[in-house]
Amino acid sequence: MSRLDDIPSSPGKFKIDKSSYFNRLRFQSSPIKFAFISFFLLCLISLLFLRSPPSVNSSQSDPSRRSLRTFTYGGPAWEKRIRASARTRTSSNGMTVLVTGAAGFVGTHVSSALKRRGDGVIGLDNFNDYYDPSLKRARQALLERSGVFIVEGDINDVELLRKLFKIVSFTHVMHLAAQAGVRYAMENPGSYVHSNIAGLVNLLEVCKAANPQPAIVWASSSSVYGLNTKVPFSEKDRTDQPASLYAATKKAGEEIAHTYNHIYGLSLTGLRFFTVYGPWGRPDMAYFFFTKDILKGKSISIFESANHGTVARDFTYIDDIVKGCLGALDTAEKSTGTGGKKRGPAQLRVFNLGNTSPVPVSDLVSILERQLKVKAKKNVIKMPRNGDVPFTHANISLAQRELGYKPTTDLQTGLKKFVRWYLSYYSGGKKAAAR
Ligand SMILES: O=C(O)[C@H]1O[C@H](OP(=O)(O)OP(=O)(O)OC[C@H]2O[C@@H](n3ccc(=O)[nH]c3=O)[C@H](O)[C@@H]2O)[C@H](O)[C@@H](O)[C@@H]1O
Repeated sequence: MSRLDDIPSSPGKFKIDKSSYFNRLRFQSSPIKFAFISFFLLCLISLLFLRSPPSVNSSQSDPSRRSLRTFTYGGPAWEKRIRASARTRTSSNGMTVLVTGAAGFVGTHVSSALKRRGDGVIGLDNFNDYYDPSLKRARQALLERSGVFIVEGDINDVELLRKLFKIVSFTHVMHLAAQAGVRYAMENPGSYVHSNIAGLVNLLEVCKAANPQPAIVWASSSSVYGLNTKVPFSEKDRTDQPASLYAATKKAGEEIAHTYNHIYGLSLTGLRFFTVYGPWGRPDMAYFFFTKDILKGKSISIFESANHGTVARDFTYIDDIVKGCLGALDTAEKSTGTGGKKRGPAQLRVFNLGNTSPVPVSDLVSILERQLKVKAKKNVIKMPRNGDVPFTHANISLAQRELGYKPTTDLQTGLKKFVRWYLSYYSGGKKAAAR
């Protein structure tokens, strides 16, 4: 069961006032009275169970914007699917990876790449509706066709995680489940704490207790560099001035990783992704909704920084990111703990995964205009104070050296692939993709 079910039902509100109600019902025979009371209590109990959570503003109070869902899992057929999906093709040195957030953008691509090369993969995803869940379902269908099963559940569900580790002895966890998006953190801060902090801790708790402990690679973010002005951003730079709550939760994740590595000997690698884009991407990201709005003839807002300065991003193509993720998994050393106890020092790493060539957002729009053959209705405005930073630029020499990471796709080439996918997916291809 999902932890989302743990909602206080405030039974105190349903006090029965015997004197005013029951006394008015003057039943003579006790069996009838008994039957009536039982029926009344039954109705009351059902009401308590069916009652929705205290109705504050639902999008504010519900940590992941999603409607309250219960996940059903378990049973021999379910376990059989998990075992089949976790099977490695290369029996010798294939890894068995739990990919959280597998129906997400990066999760889908990484799961598919792992499966393609013969590793065992189990996905986990809660399919929340932060953005159109039908896109997540289409990605799920895609993965299913390549033999990857996605378990539906939340990383906050400790019982489910324990169960998965009981069924499969995971060698690695690729932790990509998160509440993403920089600006949405002002709308729904609770969802960031729920997924990026509580969820991470739950996962690490289960990993630390697992025998053997898996090695963990997880998604941090370029946003941890916050308001830094020294470029390119290097892993050695300070990360103590986040500009958004999103960034702050990712930075907190890095500190939490340090703690679990230190106390329990978990091998942990954080990857700071730089504005990842590409086919099957996230509709909440600018390149995606710019494409949608340009095609619809709607105006788009292009942010500029103080004194009409350009806002730029080190946009990184998904295939390059996938190579970085696989490189991190392949070079991850084993965790050193057993039974929740550390037996020796374990690996702790952080890498930038960027493209190392920032592009102004206005240039991104020009490329889209050319590829879509539609002129955008541009509205240049001052960057709102909403958590955005004016620029990002990755120094990738560490990832190059340690992971063999070498991005090869420039924005023009990557956007061409994205646009091709977008047009086919949203013009009828969507249904075909989901089949
Ligand atoms: O690299 C990262 O760490 C982060 O990258 C993205 O965050 P962001 O770079 O802000 O990506 P977008 O939201 O797609 O914005 C891209 C650029 O477009 C600009 N923008 C956005 C929205 C808009 O209406 N207009 C506009 O000019 C932003 O200021 C930014 O410079 C992701 O959304 C985060 O989840 C991720 O962690």
